[in-house]
Amino acid sequence: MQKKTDIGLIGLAVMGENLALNMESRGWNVSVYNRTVPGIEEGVVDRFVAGRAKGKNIQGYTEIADFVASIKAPRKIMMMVRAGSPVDQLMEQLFPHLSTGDILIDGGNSNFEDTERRVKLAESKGFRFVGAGVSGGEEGALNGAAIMPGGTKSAWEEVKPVLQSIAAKAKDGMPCCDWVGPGGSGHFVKMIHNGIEYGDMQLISESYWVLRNLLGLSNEELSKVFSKWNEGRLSSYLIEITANILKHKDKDGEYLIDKILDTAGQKGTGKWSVINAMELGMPLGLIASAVFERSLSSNKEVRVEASKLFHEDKEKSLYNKADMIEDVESALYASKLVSYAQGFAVLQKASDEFNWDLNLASIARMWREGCIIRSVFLNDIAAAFEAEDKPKHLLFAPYFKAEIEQMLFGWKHLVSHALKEEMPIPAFSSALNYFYSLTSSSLPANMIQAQRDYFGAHTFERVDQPRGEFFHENWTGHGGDTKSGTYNV
Ligand SMILES: NC(=O)C1=CN([C@@H]2O[C@H](COP(=O)(O)OP(=O)(O)OC[C@H]3O[C@@H](n4cnc5c(N)ncnc54)[C@H](OP(=O)(O)O)[C@@H]3O)[C@@H](O)[C@H]2O)C=CC1
Ligand SMILES: O=C(CO)[C@H](O)[C@H](O)COP(=O)(O)O
Repeated sequence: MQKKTDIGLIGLAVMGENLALNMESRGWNVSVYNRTVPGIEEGVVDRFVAGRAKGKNIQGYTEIADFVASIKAPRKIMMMVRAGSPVDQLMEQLFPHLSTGDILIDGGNSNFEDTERRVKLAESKGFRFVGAGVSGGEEGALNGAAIMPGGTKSAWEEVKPVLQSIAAKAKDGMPCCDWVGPGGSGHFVKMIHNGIEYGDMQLISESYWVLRNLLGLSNEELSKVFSKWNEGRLSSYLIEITANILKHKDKDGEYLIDKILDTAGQKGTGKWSVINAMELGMPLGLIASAVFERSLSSNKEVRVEASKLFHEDKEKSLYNKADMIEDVESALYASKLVSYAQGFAVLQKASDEFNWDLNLASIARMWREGCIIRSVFLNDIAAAFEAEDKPKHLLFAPYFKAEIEQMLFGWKHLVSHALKEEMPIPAFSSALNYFYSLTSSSLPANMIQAQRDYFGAHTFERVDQPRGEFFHENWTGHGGDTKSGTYNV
């Protein structure tokens, strides 16, 4: 009879395998399970147990009943499988073998609404459910990830020792894992993390493209620029790997980046971020432009055709190298700031709407290490949200206000030069437009209101009357007095 293990892990793909090894390396005994699909998916558990897990305190199972029985009660079982219906299927398979109080942890990139539903379902059966967003890719899973758990609160004290032990540690020693809130809040926070990841990646790509095409920098020179940026205020994992990618050579000695097809994939979390921001009535324009740009990039055939129809060969202006590099750095930093401000504002709105009581400073702290968007800049964000006078908007925090003021000149310059040269910079320009709109006490929305009222009697508020009073004008002289209902969705 084998000793009961501390935790079970289901799903031995890239994330699951590495998380199991990470748990074991922190002193936990782990049971692992992967499904067997005859003729398609066989021998996954055996290969892992005889390979990377050999000699370690990891027990492999191919029968779900044996797997569940091998874990100490109340059981902690982490699922690291493809998001969507596989999680529901697995839960149905697990339920008959669980005991009251057992805890299921979903570490995949599940949609937060699915998690809300699963928390209720598991609780209705006497079990507990934690939706824990995990970020850090393969390396983070093995050496320390950022983990964002939410769901059944009573499960936290029991899963905390394991989850915090496998989480990355910030420079001040804090684990990048803390309780987020009830229901699907952990997966909502992970979703916004991924949306921000999309935004950061798009901004970095635009920086690379502008420097490559307007200044003609070589891959080696570009790599040096990114390495230098990584020593300053932009220091982050994504900037660091960009510097490495740019100098990476293929087997034939050529730069690999030049051989990668320019069509970006996406697995859904960026799109969900935008859909949910829209549902909450919140602007998330930078991430939306990053999602749409991935979609446009994937339509390569149309782009190739359009490029032949519309682009003429023309002379490019000459730019001062040092100045333009500095402008791109300003645009990148300021736009990134806008993206985080938008993302955190969506988190705050979701927190209010769903009664999650999210702690924005704690979320920023959790993202400082382990995850894909880790950066030094998250310390400044945490500090801004922790200030006694908590800012209404991240850009109102005195530190960031001063930063934006310093960056604005270069940011504007870069956007205008790049657009003049017909360089696509959707994220840089979206951020700048957002900044201009945000900082405009007057916008042309009066015209939109007038048009809505003109054609559909949708009513408007007036500058010379108290807020909340709605008026309708008989614009044509032959319209009626009947108004459309005044509501916003
Ligand atoms: N890769 C990454 O960098 C990150 C991934 N994630 C998330 O972690 C989860 C795992 O990701 P990853 O390791 O990349 O692998 P995948 O997303 O490719 O998921 C593969 C795993 O899911 C299992 N699976 C698929 N369908 C079913 C099913 N119907 N029933 C049971 N198991 C099933 C697979 O089993 P089988 O081997 O039998 O096919 C395999 O173990 C996903 O939700 C992903 O979004 C989170 C952070 C980072
Ligand atoms: O969760 C992650 C990191 O935090 C994944 O790497 C992310 O899902 C990748 O997303 P996409 O495939 O949509 O670019």
